Amino acid sequence: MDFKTWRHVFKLDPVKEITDGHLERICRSGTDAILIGGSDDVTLDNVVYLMERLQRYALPVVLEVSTIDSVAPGFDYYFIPTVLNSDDPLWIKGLHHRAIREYGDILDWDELIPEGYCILNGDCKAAKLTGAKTDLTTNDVLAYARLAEHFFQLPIFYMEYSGIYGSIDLVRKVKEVLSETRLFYGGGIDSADKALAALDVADTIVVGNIIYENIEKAIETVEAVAETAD
Ligand SMILES: CC(C)=CCC/C(C)=C/CC/C(C)=C/CC/C(C)=C/CC/C(C)=C/CC/C(C)=C/CC/C(C)=C/COP(=O)(O)OP(=O)(O)O
Ligand SMILES: O=P(O)(O)OC[C@@H](O)CO
Ligand SMILES: [Mg+2]
Repeated sequence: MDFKTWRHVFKLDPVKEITDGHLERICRSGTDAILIGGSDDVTLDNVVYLMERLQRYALPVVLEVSTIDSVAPGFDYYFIPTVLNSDDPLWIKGLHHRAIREYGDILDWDELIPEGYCILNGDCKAAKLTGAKTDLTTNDVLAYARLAEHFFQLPIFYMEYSGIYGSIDLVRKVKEVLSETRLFYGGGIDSADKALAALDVADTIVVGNIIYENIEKAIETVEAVAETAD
């Protein structure tokens, strides 16, 4: 159940509808884990509804926390984003401070996994919400990765291209400067080829939107990854 071994993860958005049949295919696909997360309209009700539907499947389920009001107990892990390329302290440590001030005495710290986000698609909702500076040079991104590993000692550095397929060359360069911190890549993976190319340079790939657009293509991404393990 160690997230450090995960290679392929599906990200389900609690705001989007998914049929029981599609959910079953996702959960029985051989993916390593399910991440529940989204950047707007996430509520306690839609998180709990999705979580309950996932309980029958034997795979790790993680809540990627985007608002404190939508946190439900019972997840295997809670991934906590901190947006390194936002200049607004709210999204770097402000909401986190508020949450810890409120719940610090009862938190199980082993379940909380901080993620250093570097948002690279300026048009995605998460970029707009957090005011992320996405007009970055290669050196900027490498510096965020080094900051994550050597300064903040974050277990995950997440290159977030949500909605578009990013620069695999840049992901490769980031991977070369990380050693302890796991590199997550997410954005625009909608085929076996894109999954394999991204996994070739990242530790873990995250597949989201295509689940809702073309379930066959979504399943192909995990089948391709499974074949590389044979
Ligand atoms: C009941 C119980 C167990 C209580 C304890 C509570 C608990 C576990 C507290 C944790 C402590 C803690 C430190 C919490 C932090 C709280 C918090 C709100 C942090 C802020 C997180 C953050 C920076 C959010 C910004 C948005 C973001 C980066 C979201 C990540 C997910 C993401 C990018 C999804 C993609 O969204 P999507 O909707 O698909 O967007 P696109 O359309 O653009 O693709
Ligand atoms: O939805 P897509 O573009 O697959 O991106 C996955 C994930 O990184 C979104 O947070
Ligand atoms: Mg999305």
